[in-house]
Amino acid sequence: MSAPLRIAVNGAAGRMGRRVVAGVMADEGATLAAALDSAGSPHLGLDAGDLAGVGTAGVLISQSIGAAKCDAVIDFSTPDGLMSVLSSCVKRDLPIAVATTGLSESQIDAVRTAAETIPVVFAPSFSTAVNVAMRLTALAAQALKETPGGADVEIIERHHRFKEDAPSGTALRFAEIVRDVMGQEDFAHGREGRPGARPHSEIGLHAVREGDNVGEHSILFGMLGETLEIAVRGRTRDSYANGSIAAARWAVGRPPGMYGMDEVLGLK
Ligand SMILES: NC(=O)C1=CN([C@@H]2O[C@H](COP(=O)(O)OP(=O)(O)OC[C@H]3O[C@@H](n4cnc5c(N)ncnc54)[C@H](OP(=O)(O)O)[C@@H]3O)[C@@H](O)[C@H]2O)C=CC1
Ligand SMILES: O=C(O)C1=N[C@H](C(=O)O)C[C@H](O)C1
Repeated sequence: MSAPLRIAVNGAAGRMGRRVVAGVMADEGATLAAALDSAGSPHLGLDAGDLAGVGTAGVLISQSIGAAKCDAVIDFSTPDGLMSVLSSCVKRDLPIAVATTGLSESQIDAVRTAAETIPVVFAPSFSTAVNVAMRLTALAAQALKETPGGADVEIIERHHRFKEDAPSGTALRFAEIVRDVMGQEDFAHGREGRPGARPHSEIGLHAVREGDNVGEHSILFGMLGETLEIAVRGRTRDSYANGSIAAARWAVGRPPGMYGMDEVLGLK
């Protein structure tokens, strides 16, 4: 039997980080190597497993990865948190699964640069269902590209009230997938006033924030007479957490590069 995979979690005190800590502790083939959070976190010094509600891990929440013995990093933090752990990964030659969304163009460039020297799995959603829905969306876009009368694409995402970025990284990825096939020029973020008749040349994006919703996405292809809707609904955060652990495991030993969840899941 091979040695357990030593995983460091960045953003370990957050909503997702706690579920990743729980997932690693429940995984017989993995062990928690480090649990990192922000310099100002009130959780620094607490046991990561106790904080996640799954029993003592023997790993305290700390500010940096330091010299912790580690095989891979999983990041569910903030754009700044990602930038900081990314440079540690490059220095230490560690693969990373990047989950954080809401990155600026320059931060995405920094991820691409890191991927020149380490394996990076970069996915706005580590959920299996979402990644399968992405393939279905590409198929639908191709099939409806030339449909008589045209197809209007609208993307609706629903998330919890605490989410800081909008639209979700996943909704943006769905929009890019459609645009790359159908060629729309604009993304319309919500509508108000009197925007006039809807042109086919835009994709509508709508961000709903409500309660504790862990994430839902609907992609509508509206035609004259019928609508195709592809919908995917998360029920717990564990779908994302478990996907990120699978991605970290998959990344270990790969050559440097920018990989996606479709490669991890064998969808590509
Ligand atoms: N790709 C995917 O499958 C998914 C991606 N996400 C994304 O993951 C990210 C985190 O989501 P969520 O867990 O809900 O958010 P939370 O706000 O609950 O957690 C983020 C954590 O990161 C910490 N943090 C802030 N700054 C740093 C830093 N410099 N270094 C290390 N840690 C830091 C925060 O600490 P503090 O509170 O002290 O600031 C907090 O504990 C979001 O971008 C979200 O969109 C979420 C779910 C699925
Ligand atoms: O913040 C969240 O919760 C989520 N964020 C990701 C995104 O922005 O796409 C993925 C998931 O939908 C949950």
